[in-house]
Amino acid sequence: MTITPKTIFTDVQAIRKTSPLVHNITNFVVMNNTANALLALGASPVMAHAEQEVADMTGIAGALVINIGTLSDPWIAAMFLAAQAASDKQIPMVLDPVGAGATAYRTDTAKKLMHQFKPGIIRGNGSEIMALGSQNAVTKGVDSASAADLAVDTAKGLSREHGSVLCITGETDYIIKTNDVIKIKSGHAMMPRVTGLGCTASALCGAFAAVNANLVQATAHAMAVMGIAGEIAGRNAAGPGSFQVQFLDALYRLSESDIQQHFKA
Ligand SMILES: Nc1ncnc2c1ncn2[C@@H]1O[C@H](COP(=O)(O)OP(=O)(O)OP(=O)(O)O)[C@@H](O)[C@H]1O
Ligand SMILES: Cc1ncsc1CCO
Ligand SMILES: [Mg+2]
Repeated sequence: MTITPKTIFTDVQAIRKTSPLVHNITNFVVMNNTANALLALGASPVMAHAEQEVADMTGIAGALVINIGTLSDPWIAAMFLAAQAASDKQIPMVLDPVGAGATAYRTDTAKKLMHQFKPGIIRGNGSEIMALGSQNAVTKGVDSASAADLAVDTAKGLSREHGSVLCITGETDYIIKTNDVIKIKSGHAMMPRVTGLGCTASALCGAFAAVNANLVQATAHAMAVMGIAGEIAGRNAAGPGSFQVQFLDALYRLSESDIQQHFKA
């Protein structure tokens, strides 16, 4: 699979043109950041988690993003209902197993969603992805305790077992389908100092999956755009506060020449 500035920008233009609805069941911490990132990119976000409406909402969406960041039993029930609707209607689903490996509740919930629904895309940091495999990885709350490269073999196994595209983020991002690995090296060291940029990465996977049925390419494009917007934001940011604002502006303004300048595979 070849990822080029041209393939990346083609999907960005498709998102800007069609503004796909992305249904997010996500956490309290990042709802606002991820909705703003999707809007800045050109997609149309909705956050909805009531059991009474999630199946209907997923049914009209271009993609479903399930993020277990602040889970509780009623939310988990809603996640299963939405995932079933996505599965029935062949709507692409992204799973973000936030904090898997930190508590059994998170690890078990993420594993059940993965085993039952085989999400098109699963994105997490190194220790979250390791926790989805057989390793007893430990996650430091929601922050990774392991480098992304340590999770590559686990991700290959999970992809072979479930058919999902696995995405491990960190300084280098790895996009994995069975035994094939794409690396994306664009990014900025300030990114892990802003809460929820991993959640934003997963939400952007939803937007790209809504316009590109090739989920390997969609995931790689989403990670490239994250990294490129991060590099542009990092140029002028004084710290994590202004970085967040600059990141949204960079997503909104992203041009083909920005991509050519900053894309590092
Ligand atoms: N050291 C780094 N240098 C460059 N980019 C990074 C670095 N660490 C993370 N990133 C980028 O930050 C984004 C979020 O990835 P990260 O692995 O931090 O997610 P996460 O741990 O799930 O975050 P969160 O839980 O806060 O949502 C990705 O786009 C990734 O490429
Ligand atoms: C900090 C935090 N805690 C639960 S979810 C979340 C957002 C980053 O994953
Ligand atoms: Mg995360």
